[in-house]
Amino acid sequence: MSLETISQHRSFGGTQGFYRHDSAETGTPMRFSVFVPEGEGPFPVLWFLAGLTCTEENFTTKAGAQRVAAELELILVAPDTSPRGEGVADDPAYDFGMGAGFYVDATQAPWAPHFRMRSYIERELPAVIAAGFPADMARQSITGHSMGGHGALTIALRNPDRFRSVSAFAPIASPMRCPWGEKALAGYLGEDQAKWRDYDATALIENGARVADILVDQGEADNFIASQLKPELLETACAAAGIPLTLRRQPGYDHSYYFIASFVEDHLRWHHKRLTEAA
Ligand SMILES: N[C@@H](CCC(=O)N[C@@H](CSC=O)C(=O)NCC(=O)O)C(=O)O
Repeated sequence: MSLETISQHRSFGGTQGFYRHDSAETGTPMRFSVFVPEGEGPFPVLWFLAGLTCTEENFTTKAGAQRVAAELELILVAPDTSPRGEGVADDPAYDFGMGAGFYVDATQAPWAPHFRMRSYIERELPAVIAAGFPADMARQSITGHSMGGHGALTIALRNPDRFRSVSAFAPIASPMRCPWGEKALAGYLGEDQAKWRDYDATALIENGARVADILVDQGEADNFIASQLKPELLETACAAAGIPLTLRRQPGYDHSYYFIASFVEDHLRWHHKRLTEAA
């Protein structure tokens, strides 16, 4: 497994790097970013999964998370949101195809050969991080935004032993019940909705998946809140399951990285507390 360094930048005493490797899961080169704090490590790892249209760069360059990650001695990992390149299927719409992998393993043509973002995030990239960075893989947490906030929820719910904590910024609560998700799940997985439930956070909770607690920030001025995100569906599922959900509705904030940058420190501190408590 060879890891290519695209660029490295000193940041708050640590190193912000951009990397590329050949992914066996997606069959394409994949890029990701890693912030490593100053020092020897090993450091706990916080994963950030980005939303529609994003690459590994959006969170890395816009969220301003490096200062607090340096202080708390956290590694930050931000993967790309889909396979890309010649020969990879795509769609002209922004919410499907490249930049919109939805963190699923596609089963349908023409997506199935490359769109394997679930296995990439759950299995392949963690091994790359463990081999190439001073990461304490026994201490991992996950967060994300919108499509990626939902990805973080589903991956944490399916892997409760891997992640100490999960949070999200303006996540899609239930892709089975919103236009972005209906389109993506039908396209990647086919029309049988029973197969969608493994990729729907509220359905996973209804089916018995559990995490210790969840932090969600949601802007009240977010254009997507009523049509796509529907935080009330997550609220209802968590209440019924007895999962403590801290859902903070933030007045005046929209769906952008200005919103994420405003609350990212809270999320890093929330995860750090859980990553440093005795297991
Ligand atoms: N272009 C689209 C909106 C795309 C958008 O808002 N993408 C968000 C994530 S949305 C959910 O997954 C994003 O993070 N964009 C990148 C950024 O840096 O802001 C439209 O026209 O509606």
